[in-house]
Amino acid sequence: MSKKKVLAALKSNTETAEVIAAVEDLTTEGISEMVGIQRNTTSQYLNEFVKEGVAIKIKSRPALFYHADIFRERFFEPRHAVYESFNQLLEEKRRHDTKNSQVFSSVIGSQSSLQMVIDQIKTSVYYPGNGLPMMFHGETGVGKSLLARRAYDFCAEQGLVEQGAPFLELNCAQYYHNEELLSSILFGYKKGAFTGAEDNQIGLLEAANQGVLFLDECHRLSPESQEKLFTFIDNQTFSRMGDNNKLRKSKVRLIFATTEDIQTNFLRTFVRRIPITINIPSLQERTSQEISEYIYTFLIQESQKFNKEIVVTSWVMNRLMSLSYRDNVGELKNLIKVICASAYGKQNGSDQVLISAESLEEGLMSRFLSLKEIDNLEEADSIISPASEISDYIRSGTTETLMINGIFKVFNKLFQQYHEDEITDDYLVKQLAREATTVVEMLVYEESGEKNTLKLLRNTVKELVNFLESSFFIKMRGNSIVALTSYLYKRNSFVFDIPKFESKQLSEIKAFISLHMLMESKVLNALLELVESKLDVTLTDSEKVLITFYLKGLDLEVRKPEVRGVILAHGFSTASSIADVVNRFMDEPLFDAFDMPFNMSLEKVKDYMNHYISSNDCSKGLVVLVDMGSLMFLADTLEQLSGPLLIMNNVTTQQALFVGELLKKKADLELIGEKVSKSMPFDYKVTYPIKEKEPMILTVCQTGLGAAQQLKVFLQSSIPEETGFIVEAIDYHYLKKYGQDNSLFNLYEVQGIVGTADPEVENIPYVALEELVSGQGQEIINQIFGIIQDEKIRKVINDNLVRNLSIERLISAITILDVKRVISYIDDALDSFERRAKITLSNSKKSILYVHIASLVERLIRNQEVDHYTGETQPNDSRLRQLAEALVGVESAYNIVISDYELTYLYDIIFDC
Ligand SMILES: Nc1ncnc2c1ncn2[C@@H]1O[C@H](COP(=O)(O)OP(=O)(O)OP(=O)(O)O)[C@@H](O)[C@H]1O
Repeated sequence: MSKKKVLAALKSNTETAEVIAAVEDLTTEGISEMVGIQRNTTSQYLNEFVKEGVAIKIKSRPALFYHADIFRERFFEPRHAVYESFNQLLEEKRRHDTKNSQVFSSVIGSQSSLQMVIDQIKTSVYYPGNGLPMMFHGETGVGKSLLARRAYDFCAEQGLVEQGAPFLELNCAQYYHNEELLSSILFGYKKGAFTGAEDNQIGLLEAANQGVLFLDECHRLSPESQEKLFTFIDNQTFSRMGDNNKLRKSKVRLIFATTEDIQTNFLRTFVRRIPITINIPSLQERTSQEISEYIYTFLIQESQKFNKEIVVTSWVMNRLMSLSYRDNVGELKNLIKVICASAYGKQNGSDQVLISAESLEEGLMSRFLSLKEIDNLEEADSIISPASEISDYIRSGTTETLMINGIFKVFNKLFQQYHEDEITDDYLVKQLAREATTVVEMLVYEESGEKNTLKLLRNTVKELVNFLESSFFIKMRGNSIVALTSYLYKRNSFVFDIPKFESKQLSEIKAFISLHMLMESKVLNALLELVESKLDVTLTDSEKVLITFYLKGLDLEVRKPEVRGVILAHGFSTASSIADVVNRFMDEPLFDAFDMPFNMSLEKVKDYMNHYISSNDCSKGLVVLVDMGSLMFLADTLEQLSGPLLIMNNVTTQQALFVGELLKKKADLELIGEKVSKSMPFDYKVTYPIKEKEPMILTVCQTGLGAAQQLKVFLQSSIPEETGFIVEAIDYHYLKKYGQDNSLFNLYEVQGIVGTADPEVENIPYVALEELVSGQGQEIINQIFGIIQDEKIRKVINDNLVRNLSIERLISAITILDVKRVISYIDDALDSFERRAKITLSNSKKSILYVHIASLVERLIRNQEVDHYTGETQPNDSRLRQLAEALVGVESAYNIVISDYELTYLYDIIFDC
């Protein structure tokens, strides 16, 4: 009882402590007095709490105690349970606070387009040991040098290098024509190493010891210098020129920068040593908000220089915003300097510097005039004074940002309640799904004016969603497409800042999702994969959480193949309202609705229904209730029908309720028609599919739908149209789980599955993609295209496949990897294996291995490891070891670990087990 009192006091005192400070309330004395329990007993309890992890202790004099959870919540995550001094705790706090460091805040774009860049920098410098060498890649003037300097400042601020540690910079291009000089500057030299080397001289590598060395334009490094540098990266040793026998050591963090293509301008061995390439976007890729931030920042700097107000007319400002800057930020900055300097020179005596069309130099004027049509961004002149701040010009904290921040807070709160068992998982899912739906849909309504890019984006998303609906057998509400599009558009235009979950919490939420919302997360991953490949949008993990809950709110629901109902009626929402009433009343989603505009043509209605049938499983039957007799024509025109169809006209709510009731009872369609028309005056018609099922090949890919879709394109272009074969891509995991239990198998005669992994569908032959390029093609073609009688056509298919499926094309179809790069690593690995195992692999075997290893690398990068082995062989140990050794290069190049399962799998391929 008294222990509880001490705990309660500790908790409330930690809650009320204003800041982390040595206050009486947190000492044994203070707490003992507060709860009226002897000092000794209080001290004993407090120390027990520390052992149990409930409290943290600071061994100051007197000792202080905090309630651990409250401390964590209010201040930061403490790394220890006991601190030797108050200073130790404060030091940790300082480090924590500076994690959200100010160093990058002056870098424009740090909260938007450079956010990822800055995250990457932080990740590299924090890497245990001495950080990871990083390579900035980007056009001239994008800010590489600035970021290198900031990376150093960050290291110093975070205590990763000492205050005052060296930051040295070398522009390798300056010494391009004098390799020897460059090398001597970098590594130093020994007296007499070359003519003119009169003394021993240390190089930059030594001079930068304990600090940072930034090598700009590093593509100008000679191959020898690159070799010396990669030895240095490997073991921190190097030797001065002319002093090769003496190895020297230095501890330097290396930052490289280049404007050139990394794969083609460096030794491969060198590039491998630099695991982090940081791509810095060009000015053209930044948002207009960011560009205006640059402009105003540079104008403020100029105004401070002259100590005068600068007035920029809207005509000039709009053009500054719209010009294209080949040399990026650097050019923009210079241009502003030049414009200001020239205006200042002309108007020296006045209080203000006016920048207008008249004040521009002639050369500039023609550049400005070349922009004839531009959107009017600014309407009024801008006045910039030395005391101006960027926030005077740039809005921040948009409504969208506030909304998004709000929902992240709700997530945090509800998950905390969940962990404390205050709410159930069901309640959590429901609440968060509702919140996520509200926020994502609110973003739509915030949209003003329809932009073309948005329209385009929406069409693409719509296409992707249609594709997903038929691949996963789900249904997404129409407005979800609008909402998702708007979200993707706005997040990519940096309309709102996207908060992030803290990493521990993120992994907890992800674990929760994989347990409770697997379906939604699968659909989202598939959608994103397609979105990424088509639209170049990449969501953060935290956003994925938000959108997964949004999808949950949509109630995607996998529909079992039951008889389905559709209501077709003219009017803004007639069909939807009837369907809504019936579905609610029957407590089951029996009817889908299609609200048709009054002027909709019969042809369009037919298209809609055909699409509906192809994306929903209607094999058990379909009931269509229409509002006009003329629509009864549908009965004879729906092409893809796979089950019986009942059409009734003059739909009313009452009729739909009656039909719904019978559907619920699983009544036969003929019976439904008969019964309903007996008691109500409606026409009805039942038809049955007459079409023969067309043959189909399915494509699958373990790494995702995008790859399967690519494969589909390849196959489709290899199969002559007259064969009537249809190729369809389908989600691998879905197929593996549901097998033949989906509508494609009802609608088509599936002849075979081609892909990168066998989904094991009973009675359907599977062909591994690698086999198609292995030279044993004809045999396989005969197997899956057996129904084609004409041998010549089968041969054409084989020839087409051989022509279309080159290894490069295959790899680029099934992976995101850089094809040339992955092939060269695989080349090395196979060579090395042949040498070690003293065997020669046949060409066909090699082609199988190229494709297999490439998709293996991709799977591992995406963390989709195969974790069980179903083969029966016991591989020869030494060969397996040789194989593992041969693959080390691939592992280190892609930072992956190839498991024993995967190795055994490869072994089976090599030795035909
Ligand atoms: N994000 C930014 N915020 C503020 N200033 C920037 C930013 N990016 C670049 N600048 C400024 O633009 C100018 C050019 O940047 P910087 O020299 O870093 O580019 P760079 O990529 O190293 O160019 P180069 O390839 O020519 O060496 C510098 O004056 C820099 O301070």
